[in-house]
Amino acid sequence: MANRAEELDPDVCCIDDLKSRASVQLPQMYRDYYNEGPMDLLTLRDNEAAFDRYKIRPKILVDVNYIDTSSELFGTKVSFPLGLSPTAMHKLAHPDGEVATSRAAAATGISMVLSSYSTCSIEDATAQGLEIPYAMQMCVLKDRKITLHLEARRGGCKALFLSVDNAVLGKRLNEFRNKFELPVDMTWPNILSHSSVHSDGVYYDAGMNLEETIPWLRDNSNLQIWLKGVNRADDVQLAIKLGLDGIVISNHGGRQLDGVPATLDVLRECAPIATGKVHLAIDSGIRRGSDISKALALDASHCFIGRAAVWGLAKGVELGIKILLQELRITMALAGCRSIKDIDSSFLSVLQPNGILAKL
Ligand SMILES: Cc1cc2nc3c(=O)[nH]c(=O)nc-3n(C[C@H](O)[C@H](O)[C@H](O)COP(=O)(O)O)c2cc1C
Ligand SMILES: CCCCCCC(=O)C(=O)O
Repeated sequence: MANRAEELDPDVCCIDDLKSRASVQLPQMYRDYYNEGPMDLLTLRDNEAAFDRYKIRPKILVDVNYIDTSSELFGTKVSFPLGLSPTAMHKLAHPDGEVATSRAAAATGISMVLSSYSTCSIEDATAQGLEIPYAMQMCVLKDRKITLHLEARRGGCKALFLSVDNAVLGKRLNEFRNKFELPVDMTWPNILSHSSVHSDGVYYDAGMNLEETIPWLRDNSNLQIWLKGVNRADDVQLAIKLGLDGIVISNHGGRQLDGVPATLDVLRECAPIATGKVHLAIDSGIRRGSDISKALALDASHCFIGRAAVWGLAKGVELGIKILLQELRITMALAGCRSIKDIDSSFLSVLQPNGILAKL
């Protein structure tokens, strides 16, 4: 059958299978670090549940013999509008670390954002993919020289993603309970080549403010600057005022402040302000190709995955990405969308608490 032509692994048919595989393979301390979040995990669960509240309204009798999922990010073509969010320390899950993840992004033609806390150098990771768009996530660290050092080693990246939701780390109970610690030989080559893991300078600058930081970054970089971790309409307006190139609506996958709303709901609120003024992307809770289509219908131009890629390190990151692409293609065919630009808000309704479907 046409939809089944692209054979996947029968043991891992969806991202949930990938999660199960990774979860039995990883030591509990790292499994819980990846899978969980802070306090009661309210936001983590709501991120996923929000995708279920939005319902797809298929258009009938559209010729879907040919489906084009291609899109672009930072002016570079990608096979579909998905990228890898920055996630720290891939070597905890696989000895090849970010080089393995990057290889999978390159093989499938999608974008990748590297974490400041990557366990491979930016240069080694980006050497895997000459044609895909890379970006580097950065936190403003207490020692601005280390922050700049990180930027300087950008290795062909097209953008900087400034994380703005981590003045401190969220209270993750699993890390206390499991007495989380890093292997003694773990390094962060992109921030620590001239500093020690024990130096206070490598931790976040909780006093950072955008009015001062963005001009400082512009003076020191000619890359696009995106904000990652925006959750309010007034902060979207501030980002536009400061001339940011893009925004990622993100709550860090429900790993920082527990109790913030699902990113899909925040996207719905913020998209009317952002559209046409600043690029708008989303992450947190994406587990299926249909989730991607819902975010696009709410006016995101790009989606990112965090945990799904990390789970892939146990069984195959490429497999995880292919699963999402296959599901997006099937969703588009069944919904009557021939290309990414066909996906708009007319394809979604939202299920209200009274059980009635409402148009957006
Ligand atoms: C294990 C792990 C490590 C992460 N490390 C970082 C990081 O170093 N910098 C950052 O900005 N976000 C980090 N994030 C957040 C991701 O970039 C992303 O926002 C989140 O994972 C998206 O949600 P999802 O996991 O539900 O897809 C991390 C997430 C996970 C799961
Ligand atoms: C001091 C190392 C901190 C790495 C934090 C990575 C991250 O953002 C996460 O969500 O975990």
